Amino acid sequence: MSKLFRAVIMGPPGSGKGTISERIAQSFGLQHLSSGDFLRENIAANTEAGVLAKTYIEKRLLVPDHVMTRLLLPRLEEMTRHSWILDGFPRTLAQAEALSRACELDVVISLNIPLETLKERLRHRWIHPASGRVYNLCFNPPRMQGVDDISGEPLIQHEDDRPEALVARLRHYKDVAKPVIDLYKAKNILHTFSDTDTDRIWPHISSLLNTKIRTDQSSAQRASTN
Ligand SMILES: Nc1ncnc2c1ncn2[C@@H]1O[C@H](COP(=O)(O)OP(=O)(O)OP(=O)(O)O)[C@@H](O)[C@H]1O
Ligand SMILES: Nc1nc2c(ncn2[C@H]2C[C@H](O)[C@@H](COP(=O)(O)OP(=O)(O)O)O2)c(=O)[nH]1
Repeated sequence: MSKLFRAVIMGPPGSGKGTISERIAQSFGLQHLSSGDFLRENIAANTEAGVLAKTYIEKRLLVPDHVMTRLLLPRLEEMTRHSWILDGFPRTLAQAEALSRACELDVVISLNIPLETLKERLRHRWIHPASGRVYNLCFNPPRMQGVDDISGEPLIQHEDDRPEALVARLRHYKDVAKPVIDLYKAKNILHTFSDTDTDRIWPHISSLLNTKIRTDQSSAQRASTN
């Protein structure tokens, strides 16, 4: 039996976490788990946690750690038969520590993208609010301008994707993420990728995962034959 693979992807807003997670899911068969999507599902289903989370998200605040961990960790515990990549969680040290208690991660991918690139991408980011589907007018445009490919509903832009709002968001991301990155660096599982283009980063991530997943599988096979 092959060993299950657990990965986390981190990076500032617009760094390509969602885009790269989708590629990883398609190329390596990992389940893409996005904290933002999971929150939106809970909001749509009117769960107790969803109703609570909505009040924070509407104010553009992080959802408190205890709400996030209570929502996310049981979901991960259900995924005992799947390899996954987690996008958007953990965001804080408390979340990272709770995750470490629940499972052992194989790889953490950290995206380090220049500020000017982030500004440019988010200026062109359009979102289908109900599903969280993300488009970019230059990189992955919708088939029809302003309209979601699947539902046909209108796309919106977030107020805080404006370049003026981004500098403050980025500073906040760096402050909160720094201890998380330090923790994963100390555990020797952090891999940082810096470039302006997802298409240039992708071959490096792909070869890292090829090596890690193949190595893990062959050691699991060795263990099962011993
Ligand atoms: N791990 C988390 N901890 C706390 N709040 C979270 C977490 N993940 C998501 N959220 C909340 O859900 C909202 C939507 O998350 P989502 O990841 O979709 O978009 P985002 O924060 O705008 O990030 P990005 O621009 O990087 O895609 C966040 O703004 C935040 O309020
Ligand atoms: N021009 C350009 N746009 C890109 C590239 N990679 C991703 N994008 C787009 C897709 C989105 O509209 C936006 C942000 O990407 P995302 O995957 O939503 O990032 P994240 O907020 O989940 O980290 O940028 C890229 O390499 N070039």
